[in-house]
Amino acid sequence: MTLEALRKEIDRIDDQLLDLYNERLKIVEEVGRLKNSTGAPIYRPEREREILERLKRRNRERGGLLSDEAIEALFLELFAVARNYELPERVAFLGPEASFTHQAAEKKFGATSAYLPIHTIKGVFREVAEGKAKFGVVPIENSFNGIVSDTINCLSDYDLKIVAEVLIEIHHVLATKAEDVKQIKRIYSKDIAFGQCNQFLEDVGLDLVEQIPVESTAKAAQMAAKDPEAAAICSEVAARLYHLPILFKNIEDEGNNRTRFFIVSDFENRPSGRDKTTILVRLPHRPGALVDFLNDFKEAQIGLTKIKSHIVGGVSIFFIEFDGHKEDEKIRKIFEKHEESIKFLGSYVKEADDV
Ligand SMILES: O=C(O)C(=O)C[C@]1(C(=O)O)C=C[C@@H](O)C=C1
Repeated sequence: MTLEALRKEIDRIDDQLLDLYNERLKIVEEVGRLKNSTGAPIYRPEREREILERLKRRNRERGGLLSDEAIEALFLELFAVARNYELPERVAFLGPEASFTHQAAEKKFGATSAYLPIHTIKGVFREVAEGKAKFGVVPIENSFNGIVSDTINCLSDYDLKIVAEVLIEIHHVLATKAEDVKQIKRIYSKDIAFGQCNQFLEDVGLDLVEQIPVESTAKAAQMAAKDPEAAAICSEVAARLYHLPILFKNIEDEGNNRTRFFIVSDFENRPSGRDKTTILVRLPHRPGALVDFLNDFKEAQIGLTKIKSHIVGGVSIFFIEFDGHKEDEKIRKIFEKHEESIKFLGSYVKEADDV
């Protein structure tokens, strides 16, 4: 046989192997579903060993060419692929546990998904980019504090897509093990949360009590749970997590404190019929560049829902959102025309107009 003919033979067998690997993975998927519904462990080394020994025996009986080591190497790799496949899709979020981002993640993925608290926004992006988590949940803007720069920087740097948005109403509670407000000697919270509850603290006579800022409201609940003379200003979930009784709910001075979150992943959504699209735009430095760009949206009758300027690495860019999906004819045309300037960040089901 010629080399070409031999290679054709190899290609034919590789095709069969590929189909068989996929067929195997289909069964593994079923096993994974079964295990995830009962909480059984994914990794079963004894079962892997049993398979290897059986295959080596069979290989020997049939006078196969593969060595024992080769069988081990090939099949151990296959088991690793299977285990990764069986793992439920992990969700990385800006932690710690019981943070408002955790709440947003649970709103989207339910209470039993595999969650991974990560301490920085960049860390969340990295987990998803490296395939350690399928989804990442990060805040993008808050009605009092505005846009979250770290999230925009990461959207600019990483090649992930926004696949959904979530809106959460931010409510604070005062939680404590103290029986009476008068017993409270110190309050733990995040610095901005103290500021959001000034009026309440004055009303209940806690305005002169020592305020101890910590890195998150979840941490505040954890600290207060260890000290019967302390209270925490935190979320309801954080109080529950640390078994801290809630004394007052909704203690923020102004209502309507909302935070919007993005869910990022490694794929793009298909159109749903009620989509919103987010892009970053870097325009040339010439008079009227922004006006000309926006005019194309006006002419195509595309409703802009947000435009914010932002500095990334010393360069001014625009964060822009509008109604519709990337695949809509009129949006495709604009993307073609401004290909050089636009970084597409995602088209996803519209949940909210604004925070
Ligand atoms: O049999 C199982 O329990 C599986 O999950 C399947 C499988 C395999 O690929 O054969 C994968 C992972 C386990 O460690 C053992 C075996």
